[in-house]
Amino acid sequence: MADKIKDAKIVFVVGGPGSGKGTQCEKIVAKYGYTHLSSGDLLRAEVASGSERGKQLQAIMQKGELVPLDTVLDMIKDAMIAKADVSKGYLIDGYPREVKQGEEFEKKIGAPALLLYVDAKAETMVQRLMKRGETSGRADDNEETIKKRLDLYYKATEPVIAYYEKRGIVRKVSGNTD
Ligand SMILES: Nc1nc2c(ncn2[C@@H]2O[C@H](COP(=O)(O)OP(=O)(O)OP(=O)(O)O)[C@@H](O)[C@H]2O)c(=O)[nH]1
Ligand SMILES: O=c1ccn([C@@H]2O[C@H](COP(=O)(O)OP(=O)(O)O)[C@@H](O)[C@H]2O)c(=O)[nH]1
Ligand SMILES: [Mg+2]
Repeated sequence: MADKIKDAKIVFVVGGPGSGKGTQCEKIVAKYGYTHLSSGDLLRAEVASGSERGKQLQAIMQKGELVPLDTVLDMIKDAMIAKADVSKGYLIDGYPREVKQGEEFEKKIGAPALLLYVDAKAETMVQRLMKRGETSGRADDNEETIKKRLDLYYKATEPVIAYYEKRGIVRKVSGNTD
């Protein structure tokens, strides 16, 4: 089954919480027709299903921590395979969160052609998420968890950008559309 996605074009989309990854991905989908897979959305779908695994995930996400690497990787892989026949390429949004996740993805699935780095100031990210929290219903859009997500982003995820920069495949885009 994994053969189906062996030669797929893969784009990682990385940026801080609320940087605008999802918003930028929607624009790319509208223009290029890639398949958009948000790791966070896949996890939230599992939470919404009410499964036992979903309950465990909910607790981790509510705290702004990272769920186990294999859980996310399996979900992304399944979602990629499900779309293999119709997909021109994949935007993997919000992944990898740490260098190890990227390495595992490459071992199990394949190498990314590009990493899109969605750049925004910390202040902008916090403001947007606080605003989104008024209506999103997301358990992690609150002041305390936003701070933790931001800290973890700078600690664990920024090194991912440096890692792929050495390979020359990073494209930085502004997370501002206005
Ligand atoms: N003013 C403004 N708001 C934006 C822009 N891009 C995104 N937003 C808002 O900022 C919030 C976060 O944007 P998302 O696209 O969900 O960001 P994300 O990086 O996917 O964030 P997570 O869902 O937390 O992963 C949303 O409420 C968007 O509507 C922008 O260019 N300008
Ligand atoms: O590969 C991933 C992607 C997401 N998450 C969890 O899902 C939450 C929400 O992720 P999302 O990408 O939706 O939002 P962001 O943190 O970028 O605002 C994160 O805080 C993590 O707890 C994770 O653990 N691993
Ligand atoms: Mg998102």
